[in-house]
Amino acid sequence: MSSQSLHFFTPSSTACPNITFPKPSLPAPNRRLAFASSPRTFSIRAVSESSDPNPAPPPVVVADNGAGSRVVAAADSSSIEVDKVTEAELKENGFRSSRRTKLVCTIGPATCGSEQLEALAVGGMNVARINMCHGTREWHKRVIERVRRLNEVKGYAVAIMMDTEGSEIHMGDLGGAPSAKAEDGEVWTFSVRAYDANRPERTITVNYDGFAEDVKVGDELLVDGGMVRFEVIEKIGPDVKCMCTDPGLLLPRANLTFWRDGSLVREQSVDFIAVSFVKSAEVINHLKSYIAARSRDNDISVIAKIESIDSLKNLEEIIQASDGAMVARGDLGAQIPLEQVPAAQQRIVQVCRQLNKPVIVASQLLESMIEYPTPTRAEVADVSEAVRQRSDALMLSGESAMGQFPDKALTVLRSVSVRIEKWWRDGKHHEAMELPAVGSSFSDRISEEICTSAAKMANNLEVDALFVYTKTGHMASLLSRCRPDCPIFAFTTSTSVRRRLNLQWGLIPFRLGFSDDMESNLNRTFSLLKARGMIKSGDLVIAVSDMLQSIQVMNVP
Ligand SMILES: Nc1ncnc2c1ncn2[C@@H]1O[C@H](COP(=O)(O)OP(=O)(O)O)[C@@H](O)[C@H]1O
Ligand SMILES: C=C(OP(=O)(O)O)C(=O)O
Ligand SMILES: [K+]
Ligand SMILES: [Mg+2]
Repeated sequence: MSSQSLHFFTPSSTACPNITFPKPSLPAPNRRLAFASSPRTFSIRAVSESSDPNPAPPPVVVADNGAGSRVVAAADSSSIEVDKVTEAELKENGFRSSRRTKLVCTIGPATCGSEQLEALAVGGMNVARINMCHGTREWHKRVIERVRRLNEVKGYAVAIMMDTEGSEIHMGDLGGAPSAKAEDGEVWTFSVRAYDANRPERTITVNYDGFAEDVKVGDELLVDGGMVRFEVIEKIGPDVKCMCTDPGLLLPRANLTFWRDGSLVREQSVDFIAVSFVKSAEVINHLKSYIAARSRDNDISVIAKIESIDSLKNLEEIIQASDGAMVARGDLGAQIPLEQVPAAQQRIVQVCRQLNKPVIVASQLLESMIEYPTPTRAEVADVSEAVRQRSDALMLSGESAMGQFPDKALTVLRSVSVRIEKWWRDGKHHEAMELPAVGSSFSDRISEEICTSAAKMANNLEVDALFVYTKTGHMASLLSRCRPDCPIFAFTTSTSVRRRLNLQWGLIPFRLGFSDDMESNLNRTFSLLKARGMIKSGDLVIAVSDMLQSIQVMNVP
């Protein structure tokens, strides 16, 4: 294989918590710069052998869920999984013109059937969003099952996002008290009744009339994303008796969500949870620890919806705590003057990029297409602006949920994205944005530097694709953050990581069993992708990996 590589051999971050490497005092024989040059190979190595406590283990593959490096088997050389639609798009248009901006579609009555879902998948939907404000729990479950089935049977990789009720269901004002303490094992009544002055003790009013009908005994009730938790134990007319299972402080008008059998979390049936009306990082932190306790592989990403004045005030800390954010312009535009929404959008997109979190621009992108088959010029300009800002994803709401032209709306997002992305590349509008360091450990910092350098090299050398081998997806997101000119093929061992990478700009996620031996990974990937007609001999590729911190430049043999 013709290959040029730059390797960084470093101690693990735990062995080296402070920035102490490379040690200037290391004796000369331990640091080696090796240049091995032949007509088609060239490699640079900076090796510190004695300080490497983790010599490369023999090649192994981790389990499908990717958590905890469980060794299962030698590499299955026959399998590589990629979304069928992306594969077709790549073959048809070539690497360069493949779409980088991801598309989220809200599913509703117009698109909940299997055929309609498939049409959206074929049209480029990367993530299906279900808004829990609408439809019943049964309906949500059916839609999730249909999407999962389509993925399995037809080879799509559509991720699922549950968007929680936020504005809709919240507690009342606690009769004027600034807060109330709920203790473990206490039984509280959640009621839709309106009380005057004599509200019984341990009674919480709920603003949503359908509350008592919708909840079921056994459901779990989360206050403000899990600050306090209750279990529903009995329903008596408009009153719902709940036992506190996780004590804490109840605040007036706190947001309420309920989980049936913890199913959304435990069955791992969703990839993203979008949290409405996030006020502070605390809500996100609580939900994340709730997920960590429930979900086997901790594999649900939490997206903060920025749609209130509070969320703008605490923007940096909220985004830092979250796995991504949504510019929820619908409610945001009702909370701040409309003319301030564009500046807020720009700021949110920028902060997300700096903190390396994916960002979705949402609401009214193509509102007129709910009724008409073509968008207004102003809508096209709005979509273009979101793509020009280099947001990760665009979202359809009513256009796909209940509009008359969901597929046409998706086509507009797709074609505008591709057009503006090309304009950006052709015009060499190179990044003006400073990308500060995001990691705290030295190992993280090396990963960031590798990705920044690899992306820059990819632009300068005009390579065809960046390859990244990543178990957690982190290295892939660091590359995506650089917004390189070429697409990024992200290979991961986990199907859930693969689905979640669907939300990030420029990533083409593949599921592939791989080892810690990059040479064999690359050879295997080349032969599998060549066999599928996705790459060809002579294509120029830059590969990075999070197992072996290295950059390799090579032509596909
Ligand atoms: N599951 C659903 N069932 C029925 N209608 C839906 C559903 N999801 C979305 N819709 C319709 O699409 C519109 C736009 O969706 P969305 O923006 O998610 O909600 P909202 O308007 O409440 O903010 C909703 O107002 C509603 O009319
Ligand atoms: C996406 C939004 O949230 P929802 O549709 O849940 O109101 C919004 O407000 O723009
Ligand atoms: K919602
Ligand atoms: Mg909203």
